Amino acid sequence: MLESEKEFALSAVQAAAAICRRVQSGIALDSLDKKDRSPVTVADFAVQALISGLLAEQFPDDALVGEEGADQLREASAEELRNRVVAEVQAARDDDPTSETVLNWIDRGQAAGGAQGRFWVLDPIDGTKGFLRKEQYAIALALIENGQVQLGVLGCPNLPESMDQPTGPDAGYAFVAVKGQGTEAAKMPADGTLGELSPIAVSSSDDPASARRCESVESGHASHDEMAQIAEKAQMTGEPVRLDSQAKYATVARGESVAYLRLSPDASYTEKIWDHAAGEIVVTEAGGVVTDLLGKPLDFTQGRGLVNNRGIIATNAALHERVVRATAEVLGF
Ligand SMILES: Nc1ncnc2c1ncn2[C@@H]1O[C@H](COP(=O)(O)OS(=O)(=O)O)[C@@H](OP(=O)(O)O)[C@H]1O
Ligand SMILES: [Mg+2]
Ligand SMILES: [Mg+2]
Ligand SMILES: [Mg+2]
Repeated sequence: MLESEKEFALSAVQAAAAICRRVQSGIALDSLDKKDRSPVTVADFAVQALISGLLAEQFPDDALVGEEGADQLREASAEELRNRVVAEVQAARDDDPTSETVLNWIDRGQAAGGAQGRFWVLDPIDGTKGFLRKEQYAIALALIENGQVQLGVLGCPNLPESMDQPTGPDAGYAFVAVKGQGTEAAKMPADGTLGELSPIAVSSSDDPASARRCESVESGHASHDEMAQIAEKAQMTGEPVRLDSQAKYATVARGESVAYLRLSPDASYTEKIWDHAAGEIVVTEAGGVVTDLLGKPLDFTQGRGLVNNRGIIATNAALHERVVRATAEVLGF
C-alpha cells in the first residue's frame, strides 16, 4: 500500500535536499551575511514550490498544507528574492516554469487541512535557524488521510550517522515510514545518491539514567528549564542533546535518543501540523510513542494547527509512561 506515494515522497525530498544544499553552500558563516536570512527564505520558497509542483503533476487531486505562502514574493519590492526562488526551481526541474507558475505552486500549499479527505503536509525547511548555522534542519513531508498520518518522510541533509559525529560531506539521511509497515532509513549524501533503505527501531532501554534525550536548540521554541525539571523527575539525568528541527524525531526513531521533549515557553503558541506529522509517524512506526503533554495522541484533524496542545512527548515505548507521569507532576496536571 502507498507504494507510489512512498516512492514519490522520497524522490521529492531528495530533489529538495539538493536545492537546500546548493543554497546553504552559499552562506558565509563568518561574515556580515550571518544576519542575512535570505538564503533560508530562498530555499524555503523554492522547496515548497518544487514539491508542490511535483505533487500537482503526480497527485493532482491531493491538497497540500504547507508552511509557506507566496504573498510576500508577489510584492513588487520582492523582485530579486522572487527571481532567486524561480531560478532555483528551474534549476531543479527539466523545464522552465514561469514566475507565475512557481508562485501558484507555493500558494497551493495554503489548504486548510482538517478531519476529512486526503492531503499532504509539508515543512519545506524545518529548523530554519539550524539551516542558517549549517547545523541540523529537515525537509518534512507527510500524507494524512481522514485525520491519520499514513506516510512520512524526513530528509535530514546534515545528519551524521551518529549525533556524536560532526556533520560533514558524508552526512545526510532520509527516513520513511508507512502506516503499518515500519520505518526505514537510507543514507542521502551530498553526491545525490540514495542508499538502500533498511529498517530502524527505537531503543529498547527502560533505564532512564543511561538514556539520552534531545530537545530544541532555541529557547524561544522550547522551555529548557521546565523540560529539565521533567527530565529530572523522570530520573533522566543525562545532559540533553540539542539539535534543530524534526531531526530530533529521527534520533528517537533510530534509537540514539530515547526521548524528545517539547514544551513551548509561550502558552498561547499553537504547534503546526507540518512541524510534527512526518516526525510522528517516523517515531511510531519505529516502535515509539508520540503524544501531547497529557499522554494523548496528537490530533491532526483540526486544521493547520495542533489545537489545545502545549507540547510533545516522543519517546521509546519503555519510557513513555514515566515521562508523561513526570510531566503531570511538574506542570501540576
Ligand atoms: N514559540 C514557539 N514555540 C514552539 N515552536 C515554535 C515557536 N515559534 C516557532 N516555532 C516552531 O519551531 C520550529 C523549529 O523547531 P525546533 O525548535 O525543533 O528547532 S530549533 O531548535 O528552533 O531550530 C519552527 O519551524 P521552522 O519555522 O520550520 O523552522 C517553528 O514552526
Ligand atoms: Mg518547522
Ligand atoms: Mg519551516
Ligand atoms: Mg517557519
